Amino acid sequence: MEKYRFEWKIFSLIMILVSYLLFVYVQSYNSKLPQENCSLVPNQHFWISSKRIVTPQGIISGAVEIKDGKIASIVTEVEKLWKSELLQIIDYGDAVVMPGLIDVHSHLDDPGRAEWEGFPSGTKAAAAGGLTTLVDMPLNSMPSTVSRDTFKLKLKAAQKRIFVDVGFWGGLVPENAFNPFVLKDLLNAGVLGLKSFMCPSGIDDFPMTNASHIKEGLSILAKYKRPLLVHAEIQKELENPSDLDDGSNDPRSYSTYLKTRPPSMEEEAISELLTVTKDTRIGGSAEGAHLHIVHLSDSSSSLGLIKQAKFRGDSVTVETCPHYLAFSAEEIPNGDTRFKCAPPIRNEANKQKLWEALMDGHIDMLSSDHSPTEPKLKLLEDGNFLRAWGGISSLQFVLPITWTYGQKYGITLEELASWWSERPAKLAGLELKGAIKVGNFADIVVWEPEVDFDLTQDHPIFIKHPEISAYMGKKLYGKISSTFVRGNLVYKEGIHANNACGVTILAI
Ligand SMILES: NC(=O)NC(NC(N)=O)C(=O)[O-]
Ligand SMILES: [Zn+2]
Ligand SMILES: [Zn+2]
Repeated sequence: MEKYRFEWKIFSLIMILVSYLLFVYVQSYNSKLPQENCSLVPNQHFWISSKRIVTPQGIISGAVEIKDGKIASIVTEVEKLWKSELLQIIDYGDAVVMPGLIDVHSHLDDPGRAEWEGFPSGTKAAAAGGLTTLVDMPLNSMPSTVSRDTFKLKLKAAQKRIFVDVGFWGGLVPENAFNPFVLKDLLNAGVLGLKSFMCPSGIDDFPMTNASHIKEGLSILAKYKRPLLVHAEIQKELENPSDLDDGSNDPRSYSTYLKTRPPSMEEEAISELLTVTKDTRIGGSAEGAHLHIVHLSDSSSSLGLIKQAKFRGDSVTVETCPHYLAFSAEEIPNGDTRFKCAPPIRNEANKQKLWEALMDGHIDMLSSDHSPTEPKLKLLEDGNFLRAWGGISSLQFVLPITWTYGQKYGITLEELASWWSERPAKLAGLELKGAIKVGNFADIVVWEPEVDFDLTQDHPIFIKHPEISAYMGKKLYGKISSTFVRGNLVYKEGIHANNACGVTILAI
C-alpha cells in the first residue's frame, strides 16, 4: 500500500513536470511567432547606435539598449559594446535617433468612413512618417465616439489593424454634457480625454457645444485628471458660408473663404472658453482638469488671450499644425481646395508670428489635424472653397514638413522632440512615451534630416488619398529610415512589418 502510494506520487510529479514543460513550450512558441511578424528585426534584445541620439539631456553619441519593448539603458561608450560579438547592434551612423512622434490630433475615420482613411492606411502612414502613437479624434468615423458603446466599436475596428499605438479622445456633445452617467461611462471605458467643437463640425452626430457644456465637461474631467480639447471658433450669423455663396463672391477664390472665417471667430471662442478655464486653477472647482486649444491659426489677439490665461494660472495649452506654419493665404491658388481647412490658413505675417510663438514657447506643441476625406468631397474640379470638405492630409510627412519649413527659423532637433513627442505625451497622459529615457517604451524614429526628396506620386505614400494632400509636388528635407514601436521595427525604408501589432491605449 505504502509503495503504491509512493509510485503514484512520483507519477503525479512527472505529469506535473511534463505539463509545465509543455505549457512553457507552447507559451514561448506562441509569443515568438507573432512577435517575429510584428517586427522587421526578430530580436527582443538589441542596441541601436548613432552619433545623434536626442535625449531629454541633449544630443548624445552612443547607443540605446532595447529589451522586451522598453529602453533598458543608454550608453555613450559604444566601443565597449562593439567588443562583444554576442550583442546585436544596429548602427545608424550619423542618422538622428529621436523619440517617435505622437500626434494628438488625427482623424482616422474608422469605423464607418474607412474609405476616407481607416486604421490600416492611417497607421501605416504614421509608421512611415516616424509617428509611433496617434490619438484618434472622436468624429468623422461613424458613429462618433460619444458613449461607451460607440467607443467599443472603435476599439473593435482597431483590433489587429493598427501598425502604431493608438489612443482615443471621446466626444463632448450636448447630448452627454449634462449626463454625467454617460460621460463617466465613456471615461471609465478608457478614452484619454474629451474633444468638443464650438462651431458646427460638419458631422451630423457631432453637434457643437457652448461654454456651459464645456464647464460641465471640465468639472467631470477634473476627477479623472484628463484634458478637454476644443475646436475654438464661433460662427456668427453673418459669417455663415452660405451668406457669401450668393453669386456676388467668387467661391473659387481663397479670399472669399477667408472672409467666412476671420480671426475674430477664433478670438471670440477663446475668450468665451477662458471664462470657464479659471475653474482649472489651483483651488478652483475644476482643479485637475485641463483645456487644450487645438489647431490655432490666429497668432494675434487669440494668442494674446491664451498667454494671459496661462499667466493667470489657468491650466491651458495650445497646439498649431504644420499647414499653418508651411503655407500662407497669399500662395493658395484659386480653386485649390486641398488647402481648405478650419480655421483657415491666414497671411504670411500671421504665419511668421505663429513660428515666433512656437519658438518662444507660447504655442506648446504641434499636431497634424490629419483630416482626409474622399477626393470627390474635396470638389477638386469645381474648386468651390465654400462647399468643399475642410481638412488637410499630411500625416506621413509632418516631420519633414516641420523640419523643412522650420529651417528659416533655426529650429533644433531638441525642439522637434519637445513639440512632437514630449509635450503631446504629457497632454495625453502617456507616461512611458515621449522621450528616449530608461524605462520608457522603445518608441523611436531614425531619420536623416539632410536628405531631401520630392513629394511626387513616385514616392512611397501610405496616406489613402495622396491626391488631396496640399504638399504634393513639394521638395522636403528629412528622410525617415526606420520606426520602432515598443521595440518592434514596424517600418524600414518603404517596408512595413507583416502584422499590425500596434496597441490600443486606454486610460486607467
Ligand atoms: N470634421 C473635421 O475633421 N474637421 C476638421 N477640419 C478642419 N480642421 O478643417 C477639424 O479638425 O476641425
Ligand atoms: Zn477642428
Ligand atoms: Zn481635427
